[in-house]
Amino acid sequence: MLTVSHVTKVFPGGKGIFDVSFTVGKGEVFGFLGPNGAGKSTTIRHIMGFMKPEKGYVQIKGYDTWKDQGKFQKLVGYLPGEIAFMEGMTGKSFLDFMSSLRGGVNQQRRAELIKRLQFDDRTPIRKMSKGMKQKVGIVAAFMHEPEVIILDEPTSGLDPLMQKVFIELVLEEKAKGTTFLMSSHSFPEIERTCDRAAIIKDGKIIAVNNVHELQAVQRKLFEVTFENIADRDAFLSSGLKIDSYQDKQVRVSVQGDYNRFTQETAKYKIRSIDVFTQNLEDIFMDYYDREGRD
Ligand SMILES: Nc1ncnc2c1ncn2[C@@H]1O[C@H](COP(=O)(O)OP(=O)(O)OP(=O)(O)O)[C@@H](O)[C@H]1O
Repeated sequence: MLTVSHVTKVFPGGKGIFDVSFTVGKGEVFGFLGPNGAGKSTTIRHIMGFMKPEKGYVQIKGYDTWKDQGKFQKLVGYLPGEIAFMEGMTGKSFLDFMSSLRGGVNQQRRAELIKRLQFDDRTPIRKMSKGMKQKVGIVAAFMHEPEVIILDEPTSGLDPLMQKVFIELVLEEKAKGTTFLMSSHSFPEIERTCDRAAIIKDGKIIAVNNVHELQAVQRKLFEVTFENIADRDAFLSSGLKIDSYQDKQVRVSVQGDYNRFTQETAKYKIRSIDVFTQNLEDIFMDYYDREGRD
């Protein structure tokens, strides 16, 4: 459904994207992960046909997105990293404008999206918070029921409740066969929705992985606070991988097998447990360490 083939763009100064290639199949939700400045938005602008690749090409459903501009727009929904709204518009007038560009949309669908994302489309856009603007952009990307939806950091600015609504929307569309590409710098966001993810760093794709495979190598750090020191000492000699400890608090690193951890902690009086998830960079470092060992 989407093919990115050897796309290269070098900006003056040497930054850019280099030989970026991946494919996304019909009905697949594909994550595009990377730290700030890695090249996610630049790749997405090429996918949308807004930038001419120096080398390579992008195809959506067989259309070359640079050469066949205009021909594939109805097929695609797009949420940019930062939306440019025209002066003086309300949410409603912006969505009307976008609907007319799409040749009309199902008004019921549009109203349902607004209701689920809970915002007042009569508000002038200049008075909207970042999160509200993001919601308007999400409605614009979804309302014409496109076959492919491209989202650049879709949950930025959304509160946790709205992130959940957004994830539900993606999963519903996925069930209908819609294809997604969404960028993010957060692994937890990607792992809830995506089947596969590409990781981009310094403009180069460093890996394309099955998300579930990454989940399996993801380490979690549990900070366990015991009621008493004797329990803590017994726990320290349990054979679990201890990261550090102080007073009645122990940090344990767990990878994959949570059963041993829960069985062991169940033996003691626990005051509290906090959990810390590895950041993206660490997950990939671990993945490559493991690959190196295999
Ligand atoms: N028009 C441009 N001219 C020069 N350099 C650019 C231009 N656009 C992007 N860059 C540079 O290219 C690199 C990739 O930028 P890009 O916006 O694609 O990153 P990103 O992964 O989307 O980052 P973020 O998560 O911060 O949005 C950055 O170093 C950026 O400064």
